[in-house]
Amino acid sequence: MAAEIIDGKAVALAVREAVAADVATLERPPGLATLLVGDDPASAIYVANKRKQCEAAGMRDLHQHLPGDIAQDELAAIVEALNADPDVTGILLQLPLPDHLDAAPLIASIHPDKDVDGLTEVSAGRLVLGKPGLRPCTPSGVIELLDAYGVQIEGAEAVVVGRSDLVGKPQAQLLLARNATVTMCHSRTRDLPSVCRRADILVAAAGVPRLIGPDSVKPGATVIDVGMHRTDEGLCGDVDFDAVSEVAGRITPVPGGVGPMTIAMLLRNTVTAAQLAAVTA
Ligand SMILES: Nc1nc(=O)c2c([nH]1)NC[C@@H]1CN(c3ccc(C(=O)N[C@@H](CCC(=O)O)C(=O)O)cc3)C=[N+]21
Repeated sequence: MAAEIIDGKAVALAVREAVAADVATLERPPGLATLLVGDDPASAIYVANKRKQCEAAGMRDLHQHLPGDIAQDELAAIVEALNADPDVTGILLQLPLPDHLDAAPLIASIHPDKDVDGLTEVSAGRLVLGKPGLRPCTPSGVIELLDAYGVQIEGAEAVVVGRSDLVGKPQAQLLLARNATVTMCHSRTRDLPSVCRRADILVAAAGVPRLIGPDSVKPGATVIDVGMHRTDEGLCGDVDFDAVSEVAGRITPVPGGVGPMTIAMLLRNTVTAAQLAAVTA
């Protein structure tokens, strides 16, 4: 029997509607500062979508498009100014940056309560320690999808393939916080398919096109595909969708799965950042 398709577009729309309703209750609409450096075409499209959805949710769009040859210290000064500006609720530095820039110290300099990407050291520490804070958008979008489809996380065997700071590591922590039994796999994992076959919830975030085939999936499992690759035949993920659909119980498509959730959770985080700011004010 073919798997149920998890509709990320529909869940993302519902999240954005809930965010808009929350924004309407706030005294002042949150402001989201998106920083786009240079002219990478994919980044330009993502940032345009973020800005459009930010405004649609009733928030203030505080975008800055910066020249591709901006110096590291100039960009650092812009982040510092946004940190200090009470009109700025959230700061998003779109990645990747041009090669001459070092992203790590710039991300580290974002005020933790404005870190709507959830990528700073403080945000990572708050997640690990179970303290309130801003969680990375893509892995929290995955949790939202699981909840939207009634997938039981508590007690489930969850396998995360990929250990990036952006997705794999925070994904494992978020699943652990919900009382899943979490296994992390990576490029050195011995016999990846046999570990993946343990999973009730399999999150593929390795960045390898169609890495996960039907031999890696337990019948009935929920398969979440975080990968996104542009190939000659169009977009594909880390999961061989057609073949895995015949085995899985539920599966996310690419596009239309996790991708739309990433932006929706950015907006959700911006409201959370407004609430964090209100607590510390
Ligand atoms: N600071 C920072 N934060 C990010 O969150 C961040 C980033 N930098 N750099 C790039 C990646 C990538 N990313 C995506 C967002 C939305 C879709 C998305 O909406 N995808 C749609 C459309 C896909 C398409 O047609 O291109 C889908 O999967 O259905 C995908 C990918 C956010 N990123």
